[in-house]
Amino acid sequence: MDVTLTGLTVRFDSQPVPALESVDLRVPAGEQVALLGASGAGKSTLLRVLLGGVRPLAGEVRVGGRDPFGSAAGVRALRQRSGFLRQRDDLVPGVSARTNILMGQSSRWRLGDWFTVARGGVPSRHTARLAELAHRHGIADLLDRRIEHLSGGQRQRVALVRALLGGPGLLLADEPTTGLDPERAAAAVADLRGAHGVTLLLATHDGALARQFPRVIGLRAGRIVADGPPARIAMEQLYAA
Ligand SMILES: Nc1ncnc2c1ncn2[C@@H]1O[C@H](COP(=O)(O)OP(=O)(O)OP(=O)(O)O)[C@@H](O)[C@H]1O
Repeated sequence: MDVTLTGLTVRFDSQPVPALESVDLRVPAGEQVALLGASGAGKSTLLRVLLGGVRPLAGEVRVGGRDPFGSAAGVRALRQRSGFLRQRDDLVPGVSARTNILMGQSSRWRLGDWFTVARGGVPSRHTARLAELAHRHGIADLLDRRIEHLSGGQRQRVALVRALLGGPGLLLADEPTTGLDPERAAAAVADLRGAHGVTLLLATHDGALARQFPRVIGLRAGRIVADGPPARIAMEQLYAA
């Protein structure tokens, strides 16, 4: 899904200055982009707008040609076609990695699917894709493990497979490598970038991670101050707090 923002301005009630101001951005379908900026630059706010979670003060938002604020049904449809990875994953303890992954699709289930999952099974509509994604992202051997018995990097991969299971057109990742060491963080980004064909927007304050992307968008104090391949961008000015 492509993303177009025109004159996007967001201002939270309690804040004297806008979190985002006059942001114009176009990301074609399938492109992979890093949003780079220091803490408070507006990265999370931008991602939340794309899912209809924060209403803009002004401007136009289109995701896959749709206005995320158009109608409640429109927002639901958009969220079903989008995957979101948060700073800290929200995987559920006490159940297996497999159940965690499947639960991401529960809004689409019929009663029979719930029974299948409750018995530890996989609804037939998810069998092939779950097996393929688990294999591609190296968690095929971990699916039976309880989530609290996995390492940070393994959890991150489980969260990624959960986000990809429904075949999203858009993947939003908000500092998904928080808490991982640099090597694991690089591997996690490589994993994310392996989701070909999905539009990917990853928010980070880490210049080294942003460098792994073909396009970097620099945010400072709610404005886009750079946009292009990493070699052409003065990265250190963007993530220095
Ligand atoms: N719910 C909210 N209510 C009020 N102000 C908010 C809210 N969410 C974000 N802000 C403010 O909006 C600005 C942008 O915040 P945002 O979380 O988008 O930044 P960020 O670049 O994602 O930062 P970080 O890297 O720390 O997550 C900040 O000044 C922040 O304090």
